[in-house]
Amino acid sequence: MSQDELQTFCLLEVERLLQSNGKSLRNYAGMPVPNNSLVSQFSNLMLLRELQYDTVSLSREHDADLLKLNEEQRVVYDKIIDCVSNKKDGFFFVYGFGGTGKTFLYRVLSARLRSEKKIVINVASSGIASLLLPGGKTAHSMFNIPVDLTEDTVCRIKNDSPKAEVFRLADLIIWDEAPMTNKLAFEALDRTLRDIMVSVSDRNKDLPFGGKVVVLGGDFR
Ligand SMILES: Nc1ncnc2c1ncn2[C@@H]1O[C@H](COP(=O)(O)OP(=O)(O)OP(=O)(O)O)[C@@H](O)[C@H]1O
Repeated sequence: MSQDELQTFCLLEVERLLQSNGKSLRNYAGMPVPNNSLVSQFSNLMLLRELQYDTVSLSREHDADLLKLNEEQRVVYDKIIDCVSNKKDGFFFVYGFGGTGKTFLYRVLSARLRSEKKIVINVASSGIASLLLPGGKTAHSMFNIPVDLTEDTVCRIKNDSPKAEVFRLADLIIWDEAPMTNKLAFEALDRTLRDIMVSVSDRNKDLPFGGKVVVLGGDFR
């Protein structure tokens, strides 16, 4: 977190305490007030968490693990990083038997992007696999996917919600164990992200997953 962000965060905490007692920082001459352009970020706790990673240790972890990637992992890594860094949309299937190094690759990708203050959404179809992903959650919980799915289902995420804001800003979505999930769940997420991303650019409504870079991983055989 930068000094500016840290100051805004502290001032917001003080402002919250004061407001609960009917006062505000503005009542005290000479007191700084939170930087308005940063306030909306801090009212979104999910976003705050995504931006709070220790960039220095992640960068160190990334640099060490990058050297360990085998040839195949490196090809996939380069393609995905190229898409994210150059703001291109991209949709990838990363497949391989269990133990072939998919999770290792996701960790290196996440460390690289988070060390650059980019947002990576890591999910897996099962709770157990989600625990292996850094900052991972189950797909159903992260994307609010309804249990009963039809051809028209959308995820229960309002366009103006904090979660939608995080997805709007997300640079990469990794979904592990994808073959375990009903295809209707991916279609629901696809519709939802197109809807959320249309406020960024109208062309996103015609792009898979609203133009997000998405990686679906697992053993597809
Ligand atoms: N390039 C690498 N260098 C060093 N260790 C690696 C590398 N790739 C994978 N590993 C190690 O190999 C083991 C298996 O890799 P990993 O868990 O990433 O496979 P996986 O394809 O995700 O398996 P599963 O689908 O069963 O979750 C792990 O201990 C991981 O740390």
